[in-house]
Amino acid sequence: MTNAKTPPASSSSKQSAEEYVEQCVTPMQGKETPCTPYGTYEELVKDPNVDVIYVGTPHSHHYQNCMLALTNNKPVLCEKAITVNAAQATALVKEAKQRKVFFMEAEWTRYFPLSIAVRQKIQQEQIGEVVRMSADLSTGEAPEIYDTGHRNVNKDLAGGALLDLGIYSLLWIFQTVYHTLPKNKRKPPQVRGSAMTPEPRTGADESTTILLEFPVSSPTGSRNTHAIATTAMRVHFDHARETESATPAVRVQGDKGEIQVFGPI
Ligand SMILES: NC(=O)C1=CN([C@@H]2O[C@H](COP(=O)(O)OP(=O)(O)OC[C@H]3O[C@@H](n4cnc5c(N)ncnc54)[C@H](OP(=O)(O)O)[C@@H]3O)[C@@H](O)[C@H]2O)C=CC1
Ligand SMILES: O=C1OC[C@@H](O)[C@H](O)[C@H]1O
Repeated sequence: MTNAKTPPASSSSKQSAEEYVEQCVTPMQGKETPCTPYGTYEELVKDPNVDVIYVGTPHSHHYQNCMLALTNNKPVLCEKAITVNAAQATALVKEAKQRKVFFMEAEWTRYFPLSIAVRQKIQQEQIGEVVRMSADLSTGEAPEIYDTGHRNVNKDLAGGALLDLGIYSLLWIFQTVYHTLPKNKRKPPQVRGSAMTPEPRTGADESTTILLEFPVSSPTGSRNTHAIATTAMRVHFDHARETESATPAVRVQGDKGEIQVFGPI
């Protein structure tokens, strides 16, 4: 990106902001483009030279960080998972709309050329009507590799597989069977079932499975669609991928064909 400078902030201390500037920003943009190390987020959002805020904190803090920026009329790009529940996300969207301020979740995989190509193939009816689909992002890293304070397993930081990884599985489901429909035809899914395995030490989910039923199928809406989102730490989306035949991480099954996407998604 040209003509952009990065004024950072630190939730913990001015010192860590200074270290960030020294180690990450100055080597990239040079000393001639100075970068202000702020000690608090409040100072950052009050700076009239700051054009946009990127929120990259643990999930537990997204709501408060985004609300602070939005109420100071700063556009926000927030890391996934945007919030820890729907009520928080709704409140942020309402705030952004009222103020006419840009607000977006940084769900990068939605913008991959692959994602765009898959959505187009469905819309062009290349696999017919989507009847069923599944999507999995599972890392095969046992949760015990993390200290119990780590954001991946710490419930106070909204840790767990669903918010960290499962949102990618859900993104694949929504972008293929929901966002491929025209806005006026989209109907939210019903959760028909779910299962969760708690991480033994912290109770955060180490494995989550969700069964969704979309009342309107894509692309023509002639039936319903079943969708299964899975995510797990202890097992992998494709253990045999390097040695044997690969297993698709995403299957979109239409009545005339199937699209398979190989992970990680
Ligand atoms: N899109 C993608 O591919 C990826 C997205 N992510 C997302 O980015 C976000 C951050 O993840 P990650 O960088 O691994 O997180 P970290 O645990 O590294 O935390 C990031 C920053 O948040 C602040 N922070 C950490 N812990 C706390 C706390 N307990 N209370 C308040 N602030 C805290 C710290 O800032 P400071 O030092 O200033 O105090 C820290 O540098 C998450 O939403 C995650 O899901 C993560 C990896 C990849
Ligand atoms: O978004 C992510 O992608 C990569 C993972 O390793 C990380 O935990 C997650 O936050």
